[in-house]
Amino acid sequence: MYPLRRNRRLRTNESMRSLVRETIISPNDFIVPLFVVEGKGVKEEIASMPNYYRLSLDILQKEVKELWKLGLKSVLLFVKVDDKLKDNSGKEALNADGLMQRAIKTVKNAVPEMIVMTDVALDPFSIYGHDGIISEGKVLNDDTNAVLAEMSLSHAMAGADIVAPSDMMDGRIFEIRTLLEDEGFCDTGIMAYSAKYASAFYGPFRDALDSAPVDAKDIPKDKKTYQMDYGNREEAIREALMDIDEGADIVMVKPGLCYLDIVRDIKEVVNVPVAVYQVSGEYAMLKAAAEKGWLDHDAVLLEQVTAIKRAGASMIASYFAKDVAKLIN
Ligand SMILES: NCc1[nH]cc(CCC(=O)O)c1CC(=O)O
Ligand SMILES: [Mg+2]
Repeated sequence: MYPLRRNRRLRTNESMRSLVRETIISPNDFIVPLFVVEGKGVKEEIASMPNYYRLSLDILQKEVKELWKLGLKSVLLFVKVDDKLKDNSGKEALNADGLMQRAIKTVKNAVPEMIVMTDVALDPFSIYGHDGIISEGKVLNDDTNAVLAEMSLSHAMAGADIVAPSDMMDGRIFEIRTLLEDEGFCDTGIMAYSAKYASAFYGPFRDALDSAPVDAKDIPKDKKTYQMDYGNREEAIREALMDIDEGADIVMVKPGLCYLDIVRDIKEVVNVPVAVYQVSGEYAMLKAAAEKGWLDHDAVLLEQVTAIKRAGASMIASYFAKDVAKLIN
């Protein structure tokens, strides 16, 4: 009872506050998403993601060395695929000498201790901009899984530490785990995008990879038949538990800020690490507001990533990873 209890006593100064602070952010918490393109000396800024770039392999090599010096120890690779290589089967995704496979090797050669995670989904390879194979207006679940498993194997063979299926097909974790085990890749981990919502916050990412669903006859206009409905909570828990049963090492919630209730719900029922993806639209919102002088970029950023960790995230995939590492180092 007041005045015996005065909560302000533990807030009197920064030393006192740091003594009782429950959630502390470190570079160890972050996964750095990286966009890779063909070419030499390429560092193209993404229009809707200020200060974020598509990198060719030579620049990627320099970038990961810099990340490592900042204490950032894991990257998540995405590739922007040439239109000529796109089809409806994901054939290029299995190319042992494809851009992703070369990017994996580039990172591992530059910084062998860097954890290399890879995006596993068909959208960057799809002429239709969908995460699966399309037939008669539908995204085929099981046919897609077979390609995702082969794609994961190809990434593992190139040296990936963790494959990260972002597609939301049912049963793909089981198919991927089974193939990896059969082929001797028992140490390759799986980070499952388990509760991935059909979100409007992915817009800038689709600009970065030119991977938005195309507007054409008999092609689904959006990803709502596989990504989750944002009105749903219990379904997210079911998705996470199923992925763990199927062999996921880490489960992910995506996007971040609007979904922290889901992060907490999942955290309370699972016994594997929970990852959160602070997505491209979240990045764009803060950059835009800061550019206008309406928000204090660094202060808002630290508040946001701390909130994500406080909600239950063991790790955060974030385009702000480098900004955060520089701020707290
Ligand atoms: N498999 C696609 C994929 N993997 C990661 C993202 C979004 C990441 C972001 O917005 O930062 C997406 C976009 C989508 O589902 O359309
Ligand atoms: Mg699922």
